[in-house]
Amino acid sequence: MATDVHRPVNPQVSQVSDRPQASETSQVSQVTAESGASPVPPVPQAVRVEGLTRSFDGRAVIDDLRLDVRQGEFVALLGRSGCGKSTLLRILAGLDRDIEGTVLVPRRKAVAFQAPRLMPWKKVWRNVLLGLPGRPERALADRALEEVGLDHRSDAWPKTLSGGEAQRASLARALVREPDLLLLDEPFGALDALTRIKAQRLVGELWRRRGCAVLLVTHDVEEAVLLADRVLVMDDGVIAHEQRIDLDRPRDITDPRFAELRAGLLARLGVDTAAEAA
Ligand SMILES: Nc1ncnc2c1ncn2[C@@H]1O[C@H](COP(=O)(O)OP(=O)(O)OP(=O)(O)O)[C@@H](O)[C@H]1O
Repeated sequence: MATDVHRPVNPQVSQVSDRPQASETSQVSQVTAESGASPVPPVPQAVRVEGLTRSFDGRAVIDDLRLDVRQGEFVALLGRSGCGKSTLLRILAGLDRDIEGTVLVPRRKAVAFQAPRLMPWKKVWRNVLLGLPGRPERALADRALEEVGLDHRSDAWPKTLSGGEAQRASLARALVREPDLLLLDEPFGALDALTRIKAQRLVGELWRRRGCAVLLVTHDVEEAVLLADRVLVMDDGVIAHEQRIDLDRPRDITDPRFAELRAGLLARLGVDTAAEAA
């Protein structure tokens, strides 16, 4: 079922503040911008975004955007280059607060980028624990590394890892935070085709095991259809289209329905698959 999503009429915004909620204080942190408006009620969703606008140099890259992600839902975000996908992800991660609008996200969230961003002077296990509060035990890192099949490289230096291993270390660093929301920005973009397939499978398994919500930014339509419950297409600063992926898992890319969903999304992105077949 395909749905076109329209913008809300009344954005409720003006300034930004951090306001944890009473009943979901441990779960949800709120970045909101309201003056005199009543607080947004607690949400069962992992993510609720309303009236979100982000401008650079007077140009709104995100323009009155609305987005909901259910707890445990896997959502993929597509869109042409420069349409604002990474900007949205950074806002959800709390890395950019110069916004208008309301953003509700779980407090426990983690992000992994295309570049693994490992500190070269710290061994892999120390990288995994980087930024955690207190003095976390090494066993925590080793468990997360085991989950991504990298416990045997726990004592290695980042520069000795392959691209796929470094990306798995980056995933372990995200998992060790026990996220309710995992934000992935093109995490497989720099991997070769085979490693990419393995990494996609790993993320699918981790999602099933952990039950966290995932928002995956990707350019790869096939990857989106393979992994997501729902695929969103961003355009003109909003979520312009959404497509539920009602295929059983594990998904079969040779299934005609898979090809149909892929073609439909590619068409939304302005790619004619008839030309592909010719
Ligand atoms: N810090 C910034 N200062 C000025 N402009 C910015 C900044 N960050 C992003 N932009 C602009 O906002 C727009 C959206 O960028 P963003 O990185 O979110 O796009 P994207 O959809 O993730 O692109 P890609 O798919 O190529 O990674 C671009 O035009 C970009 O130049």
